[in-house]
Amino acid sequence: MSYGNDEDEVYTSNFEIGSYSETGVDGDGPSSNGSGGIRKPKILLMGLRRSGKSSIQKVVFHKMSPNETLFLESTNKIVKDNICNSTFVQFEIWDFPGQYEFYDSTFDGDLCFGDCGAIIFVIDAQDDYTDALSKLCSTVRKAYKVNPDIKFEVFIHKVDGLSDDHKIETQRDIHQRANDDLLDMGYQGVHLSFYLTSIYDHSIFEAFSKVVQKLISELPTLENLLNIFISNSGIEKAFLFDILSKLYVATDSSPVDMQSYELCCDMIDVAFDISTIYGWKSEDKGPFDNESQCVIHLNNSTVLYLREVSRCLALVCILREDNFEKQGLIDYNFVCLREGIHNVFDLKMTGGLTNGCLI
Ligand SMILES: Nc1nc2c(ncn2[C@@H]2O[C@H](COP(=O)(O)OP(=O)(O)OP(=O)(O)O)[C@@H](O)[C@H]2O)c(=O)[nH]1
Repeated sequence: MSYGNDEDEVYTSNFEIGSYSETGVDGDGPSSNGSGGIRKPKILLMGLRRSGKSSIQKVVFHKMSPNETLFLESTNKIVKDNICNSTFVQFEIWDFPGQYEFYDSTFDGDLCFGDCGAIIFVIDAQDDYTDALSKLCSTVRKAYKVNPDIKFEVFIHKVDGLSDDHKIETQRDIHQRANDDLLDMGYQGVHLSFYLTSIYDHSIFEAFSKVVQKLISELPTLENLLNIFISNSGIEKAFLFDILSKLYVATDSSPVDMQSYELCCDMIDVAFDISTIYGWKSEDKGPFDNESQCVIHLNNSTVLYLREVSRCLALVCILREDNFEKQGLIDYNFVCLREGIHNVFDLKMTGGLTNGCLI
C-alpha cells in the first residue's frame, strides 16, 4: 500500500494549474483521472496566503505531522490531488495559491468552479481577517455565478491559539460579517457553513468529514442503516470510517461528541499501525481483511469495537461493557449491516459514479 504524493503530471490550461498527485490504495492513475473518464467531484481549498490550506491537505490526506507543516513552502500554482481511498471518499482536491486573483485574464472560472462540489475557504483566525472576508465574498460571488450548487464551507482555522471564549466570539463575528457582506451584494440565498479548525487536534478531521459527507448522495441510506444497527445491538455510537484518512463518511443520527470521535480515531491509528507493520503485506489489499477486528476495553466500563467493512472502510462502535456480553448478536447484526452497505456500494458502482475504484 502506498500513499502517493509524487507530483508528477502538469496540466495545461489557461490558468496555471500545477502538479497532480494520487492518494489512496486503488486509484487508477492521473491519466484517467481516477474515475474511468467520469470526473470526480472537486473540492477547492481557497483562502489568503499562509492561512493553512496546504497544511490541511497534507495532514488529513498524507499523514504529515502538524509540526512538519512549518516547513511547507508557499504554493504558487494550483496543486491537484486525486483522492481515491474508497467508494465514498473519492474526489479531487485543488489547493489554490493564496495570491490567486479572479481579474487575472488567465483565470478560468468555468474550469475551476464548473464541476466543483465544495469550496473550503480557509481563514487564519490568529490574524486580522478583514482581507480574508472580502476575498471570501468575491470568491462566493464568482463561484456562485458559475455554479450555484457549490457548497461553501468556511474553516476558521488555527484556533489552537485562541481561548474558548475568543473562539466563539471570532466565529460569531466572521459569521455575521460574511453574511452581512453577502446580503449587501444581493446574495441572500447563499448558505455558508462555518467550522472551527486546527491541524493540532481532531477538529480538522471532523470538519473535513462533514464536508465530504455533503458530497455523498447515499448518506441518508448509510445513516439509516447505522441507526437500525445500533438500536438492535445495544450500541451507543457507530462511525463508518475511511481508514486511510480517518474521515468518517457516516454516523448514526445521535450527536457526535468530539471525545468519542477522537477515541475512535486513536483506535484506527493503533489497529492500522499494527496491521501495516506486522500484518500481511499485499499490493492489492488495504490494511484490513474481512476477518479484521479489534476490541479495546476502556477503564470506564466502555468498549471500543472495530470491524472491517471493506478494504478501506471500517465500522467503529462505542458501547457499554455489559452490552458487549452479547457479542454474538452484535456480530450477526454487523454482517447484515455490512451486506446493506455493500448493496449501497453496488448501486453506486452500477450508477457509474465510481468506475475504476474498488471498495
Ligand atoms: N497554529 C497553527 N498553525 C497552522 C495551522 N495550520 C497551518 N499552520 C501553519 O501556517 C503556516 C502556513 O501554512 P500553509 O499550509 O503553507 O499555508 P497556505 O495557505 O497553503 O499558504 P500559501 O501556499 O502561501 O497560500 C505554516 O507555518 C503552518 O505550520 C494550525 O491549525 N494552527
